[in-house]
Amino acid sequence: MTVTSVPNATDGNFAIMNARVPIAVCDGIRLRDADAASGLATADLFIRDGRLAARPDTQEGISIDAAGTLVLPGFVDMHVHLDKAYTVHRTGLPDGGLLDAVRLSIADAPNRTEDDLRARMRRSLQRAYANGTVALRTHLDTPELPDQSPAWRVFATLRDEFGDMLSLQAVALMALERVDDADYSDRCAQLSRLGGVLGMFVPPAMENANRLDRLFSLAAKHELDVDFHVDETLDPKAGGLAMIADAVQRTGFARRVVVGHCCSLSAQPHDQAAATLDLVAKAGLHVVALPTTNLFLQDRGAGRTPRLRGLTLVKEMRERAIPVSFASDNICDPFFPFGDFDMFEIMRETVRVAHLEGEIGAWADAFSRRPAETLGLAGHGRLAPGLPADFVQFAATDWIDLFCRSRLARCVVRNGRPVDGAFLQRRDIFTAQEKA
Ligand SMILES: Nc1ccnc(=O)[nH]1
Repeated sequence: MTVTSVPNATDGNFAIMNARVPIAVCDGIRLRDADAASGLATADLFIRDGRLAARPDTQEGISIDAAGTLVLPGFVDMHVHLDKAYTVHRTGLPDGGLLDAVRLSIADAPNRTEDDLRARMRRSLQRAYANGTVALRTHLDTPELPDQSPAWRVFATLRDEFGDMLSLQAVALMALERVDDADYSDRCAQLSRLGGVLGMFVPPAMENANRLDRLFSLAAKHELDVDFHVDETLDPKAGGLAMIADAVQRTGFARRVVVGHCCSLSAQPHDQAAATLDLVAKAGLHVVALPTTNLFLQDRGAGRTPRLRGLTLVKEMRERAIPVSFASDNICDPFFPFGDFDMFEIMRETVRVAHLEGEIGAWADAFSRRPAETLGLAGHGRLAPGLPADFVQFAATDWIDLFCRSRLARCVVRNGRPVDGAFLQRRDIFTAQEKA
């Protein structure tokens, strides 16, 4: 495919005409030819000094004809595990599900020296950036005090190194039993100084109301948001999610609470799941669904075909206005041995697994705007005048076209400049379609 370079398009005064954009991720951009069924509209994107602008500059600028190609805002990947990424070659694959992966991961932990972590975490961030992600939240296993954690030390240096490229947040992931430790309050204090988020892995069917109460009271005292791994199991008895929602209401915890996975909902009778979802909505929890890891780890067993897929009840959540995002989770590690920190891949998989094909326009925010709001990053995840011109242009003109071809050209644009290659223009798109 020929990619045409656009002379002077980086001079900071130009326009991308006739882009097709999801209405759900646009604010203050003039839209035309809006289509309610697809949730798409046509827009001209004006770029000045690396930012989106409401109007073209008065001077004559360069204009690029996007010819109806899709433009999505830069992706926000709100749940990954940078400290484990690219370890699967040394850990091997799990025979069983989640707890088997945890076992392999713990066995590999002594290999995670600072040099090892730095190399793998940097590679991860480079892939995320190249694929069009603008912000990312990572969990970091933190069995020790955060001040003594090599992963946190490496994270701090990489946050500086990638400062202009990626907005980064980190969560100290620890098991729920840690709450009983005498140094738990110190842990929270250190984490707060590091600007981190309190993470909790609630092992399947190990939820405990007293521990949750203590967790929320200390999180409130140390001004920490909380981000859970919960009910990552098909055991219908796992009810950690409902217990978290109850604990938030009981303790009056007012800071942001994210719940990840929530797979057991998919195995519960309708009324039980619906009652939990009502509680989740009332407690104001934010959900992140992680379909690729669930496909890999749920209903997994040697020599048998998986029957159940573990995706949480995202449509029923949305019906209740619960904020739902999707994210990458594990990449090339024993929890998921594939992946490329590519939120477009997550979008493509999710549309298929969750049957979103008839309502993609309504869900388009779940990979950018929604997670940005959940992470408190209002400057990301939208196309709006005044925000950095961070977006991804695809050589496709509607949703079906976008998700049909696995070899699909994209142009990642940051601060108005293509990161690699050039903007896709009419001739690129039609050449690609004819060849396909
Ligand atoms: N799904 C996961 C659970 C716990 N730790 C991970 O890295 N991933």
